[in-house]
Order: sequence, then structure tokens, then C-alpha cells
Amino acid sequence: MVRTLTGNALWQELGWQPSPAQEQSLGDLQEQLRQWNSKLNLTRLVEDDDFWIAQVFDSLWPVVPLLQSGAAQAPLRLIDVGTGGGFPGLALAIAFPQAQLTLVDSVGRKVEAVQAMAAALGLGERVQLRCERIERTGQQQACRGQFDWALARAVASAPVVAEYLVPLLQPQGRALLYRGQWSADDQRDLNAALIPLKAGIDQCLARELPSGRGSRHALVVKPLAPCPRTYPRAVGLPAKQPLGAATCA
Ligand SMILES: C[S@@+](CC[C@H](N)C(=O)[O-])C[C@H]1O[C@@H](n2cnc3c(N)ncnc32)[C@H](O)[C@@H]1O
Repeated sequence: MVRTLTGNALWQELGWQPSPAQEQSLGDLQEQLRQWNSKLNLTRLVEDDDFWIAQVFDSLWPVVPLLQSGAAQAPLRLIDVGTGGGFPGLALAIAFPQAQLTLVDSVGRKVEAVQAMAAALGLGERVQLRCERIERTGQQQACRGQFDWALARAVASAPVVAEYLVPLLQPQGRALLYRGQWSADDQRDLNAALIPLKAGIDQCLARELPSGRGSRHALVVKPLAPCPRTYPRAVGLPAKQPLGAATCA
């Protein structure tokens, strides 16, 4: 895949201009990904538009309003659930230079690779990796109710991801669910899952990725009251019995 949208044109399309140091860090991240991908099969999205649009742009577009608002300079606490090869977490760590990030994945070799990438990029002090199931993270005092933003891309269906993310939010925090296509049925299912979590949809963002890379949606979810302690449920249950789904008698 040849990169068709380059440098300034890419950032203009995104609506956010990284500093030269941030642009360099994003290039270094691509190089890290190349190196680690030759050892582990982390992602197929490493070169050209696959990296700059399907990884970097796709990670950053929903947070452009935040980046434009000056929040990029605030000491936010962010958590990326199911970070896999490090997205969107590492791209956000570069875009938000004052933020503390927690990146969670249950696969040890991915966590080790992302930890090594973060260290090589000089992000080691601000990026903490946790190798565990998010159902456990959400019940731990150090993480539950602690984050300004909890986000997940390509991890599970929206109702399942909602159960992973909402318990991690501080009262003014927001969850960000990265989605591809989004329908009225999806919205209904997410709304049903949010009722027991005592949360609601705040915004539904949408945009087309450049170079015909497809439609994207991002659901911003806010807590309406403290999340009941029963959530997230035990490991595996959120995916097996998604909240809000009709159950057979
Ligand atoms: C398809 S990958 C997506 C990775 C990355 N977020 C991205 O967009 O490229 C999904 C990742 O979520 C992780 N994952 C899925 N369910 C999880 C859970 N309950 N707890 C922790 N990690 C989970 C998997 O191990 C996998 O690395």
C-alpha cells in the first residue's frame, strides 16, 4: 500500500498539527512496530497508509476536539483497554504529552512488546502496561473510578466494551468506544447495556477516514451515577452474557 496522504496534508485533514518532536515520535513508533512485528505478529497495519491512516489517524480523530481545546496540556489519566500492538494508546501518549496512560492487554507477549516500544520512545515514565483481563482491572482499587478517559478500539461489541470501560471512570470521566459502522440497532443495544452500568451516551461522533479507508464512529459515554460494584462481572461473563441482551427464559 503506497502512502497517498503525506505530512501536512494528513494533519490538515485530521485538524491537528503535531509538533516536529511529536511527528518524529510517530515515525519512531512506526519503526518500533516494524522491528517488533518481525518477531511477533502484532499487526498487519505497519506501512504507508496502513500506518498513518488506519493506525495513527484512526486513533486520533475522535480526540481532535480535546487536542484543540488545550486539554493536551492537562495531566489527564487515560486507559486503553485491549491495546494489542499499542493502539490507540501509544499514539495518544505522543499526542497528549502531559497524560499518564495505562495500557491493558491479557496477552503477555503483546504487553512485553508494547512496554519495550514505549521505553524506546521515551514514554516509559508516562505509560504503564498491565498484563491482565480487564474484568480484573476494573475491580482493582488502583484503577476503578480513576480515569478521565477509558477507551477501546476493536476489542469486543459495544455492550461488552461498555462493561469494561465504565467502571474505570472517575465521576466526570468519559469512555470512548471506537467503532466502524454504527446503526440504530447498535445504538439501542448500547443504550440497553448502559442502564445497569448507570451511564448514558453523551455523543456519537462520525467521520470518513481519508483515502477511502471507510467510515468510523466513536461513542462518548458518561457516568450518570456511581457504577454498581458488581460490574465488571467475572472474567468472561461480559462477553458471554452481554448486558442488555434479551435472555431466554
Ligand atoms: C483485535 S485486538 C485490537 C488491538 C488494538 N486495540 C487495535 O485497535 O489495534 C484486541 C485486543 O484486545 C485484547 N483483549 C480482548 N479482550 C480482553 C480482555 N477482556 N481483557 C484484556 N484484553 C483483552 C486481546 O488480547 C487483543 O490484543
